[in-house]
Amino acid sequence: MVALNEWVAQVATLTRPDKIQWCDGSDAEHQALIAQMLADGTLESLNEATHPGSYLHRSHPDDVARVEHLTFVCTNEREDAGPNNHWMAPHEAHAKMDALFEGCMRGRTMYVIPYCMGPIDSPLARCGVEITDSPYVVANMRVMTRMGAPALARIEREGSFVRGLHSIGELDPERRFIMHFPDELAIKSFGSGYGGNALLGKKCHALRIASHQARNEGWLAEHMLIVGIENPQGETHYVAAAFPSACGKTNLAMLIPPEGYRQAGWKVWTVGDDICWMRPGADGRLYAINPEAGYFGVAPGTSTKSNPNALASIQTNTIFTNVGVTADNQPWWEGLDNGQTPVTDWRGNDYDASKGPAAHPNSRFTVSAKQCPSYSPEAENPAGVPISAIVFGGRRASLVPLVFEARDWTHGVLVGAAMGSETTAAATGAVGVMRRDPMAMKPFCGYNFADYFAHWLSFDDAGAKLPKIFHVNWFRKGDDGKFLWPGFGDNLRVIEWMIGRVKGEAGATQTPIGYLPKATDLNLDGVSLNEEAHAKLFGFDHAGWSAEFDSIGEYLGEYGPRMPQALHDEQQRIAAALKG
Ligand SMILES: Nc1nc2c(ncn2[C@@H]2O[C@H](COP(=O)(O)OP(=O)(O)OP(=O)(O)O)[C@@H](O)[C@H]2O)c(=O)[nH]1
Ligand SMILES: O=C([O-])CC(=O)C(=O)O
Ligand SMILES: [Mn+2]
Repeated sequence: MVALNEWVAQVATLTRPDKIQWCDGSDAEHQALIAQMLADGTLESLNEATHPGSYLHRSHPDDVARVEHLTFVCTNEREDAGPNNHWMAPHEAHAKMDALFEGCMRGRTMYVIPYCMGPIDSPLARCGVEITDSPYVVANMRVMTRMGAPALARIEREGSFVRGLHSIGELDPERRFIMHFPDELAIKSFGSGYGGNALLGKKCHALRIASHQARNEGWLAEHMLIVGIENPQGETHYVAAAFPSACGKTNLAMLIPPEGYRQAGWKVWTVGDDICWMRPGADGRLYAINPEAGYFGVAPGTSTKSNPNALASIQTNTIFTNVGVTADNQPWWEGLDNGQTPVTDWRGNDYDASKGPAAHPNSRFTVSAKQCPSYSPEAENPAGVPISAIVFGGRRASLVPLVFEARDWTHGVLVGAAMGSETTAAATGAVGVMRRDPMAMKPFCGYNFADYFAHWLSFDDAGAKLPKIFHVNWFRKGDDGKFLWPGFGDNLRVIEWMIGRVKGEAGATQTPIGYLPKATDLNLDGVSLNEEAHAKLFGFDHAGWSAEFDSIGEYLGEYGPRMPQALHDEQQRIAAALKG
């Protein structure tokens, strides 16, 4: 294909690699890359008896998370990127990046990775090509995307693809930028080898660039898990949920039903754990695919109690990044309940508890979705799965109850737009700081949030059969600073209530912020909650919400006249009801 070959040649002229390797995704290619990375220390082997085919990668200690302050959206007009993005004019950004890329691959191999986001035969799928000088990126892209020959064939057929150029450069935090050019379907990423900055199919393509494409083409690209909930009657409802980074998407996507539910015949099917592309089908419902083929999941906290499906998935053929290691060379992280202890920390030093955790808080595993015991066969369906409910949620230690339902689509869009959450280790910077993170897309929406909300509102047209919208908070804390809700498997109780609402069967009480269940509207058999937990998980704090709505009003105002009037109206209506 001329356009692709020309671009590859141009990049080679700029970056001066010693060698160019077109990746076909084959086993032989993969084995050769692994051998090379073991030889040069990029990967270390792990205990082959307990973790066959698995490896450890230790990244540079200053390169362990996404870098939101170095991530830019480069549109012609600053306003099109919006106050939610860092912006640079495209010509300036290209000049800056091309200067960094100049000669950066001397002495290295340049890998050309054709990939497809989504089932290869799906009309909802989109393709891209990533050029990188990192074999670690190649190995991860092979797990996270449909990479190689079939993707290249689709690219040749379609002609259009996202161009991602990546180099680890010198891994110098002072020479690190992640730039997006939505109008050119292009990405330039320099100076980081970390997942969200370097695996360009993921956040850069499937969220920032795709959100832009989705707006133009009438679909949605979202930071959402997709999970199928099968009830004892064999009926499956698909739920899509947006929680910010490290706030529980992987856990909810792989949920194991509590004891009583399992016995009754409830089953949970994982379609995706991080990204959801959806668009209206002929019947007016939203149909969703998971554009990814693997999981790049948070390791710490993954245990037989919290997420047995994830743990089962990562026993073989897994790349671990920045975890600790035990005496017999098994991967280890805080929260792992296998009776082992670490001897080496994520930096490769002798483990010393006084010097911090053995695994970095944002250490991750990379594994094929097919290794997950709950992997849904529908995840490969090119038509996607119909979505019954959309869930928004964040980490809110105070105010926000366990669950509530939006009155209608417009109210639901406001609920998403008003989302707040405490920051986590997934991005560099302070942890635990409450910020607005609309629809969990603050770091990922490739255009002005005001336009994004307008796009969301536009789905409510004649003939649409839209999902109901809910908000959850698994992270409400008591006066003792502990979580009040058991979470994890028990979250199915909340989902069951949502499905009951979708079917018009479950009860709720109307409040100014939406419909709240009473504790008796949920199945809480086997859960013990004290009085404080009951009050805070199911109660409604009138004065607290009134203050929250003033702050939401201020936040919407930051977007100026581009903010849809319908959201202002909705916010004002609720604020007035709360004051009344
Ligand atoms: N208290 C509580 N913690 C939870 C629950 N579900 C997940 N977590 C915690 O959330 C953190 C990680 O959540 P993940 O599911 O890996 O995060 P994610 O949303 O997939 O994140 P990204 O991959 O960064 O987008 C871990 O610390 C978990 O222990 C829950 O129901 N209750
Ligand atoms: O992008 C990453 O590196 C991991 C991720 O899912 C997130 O941060 O939301
Ligand atoms: Mn994510």
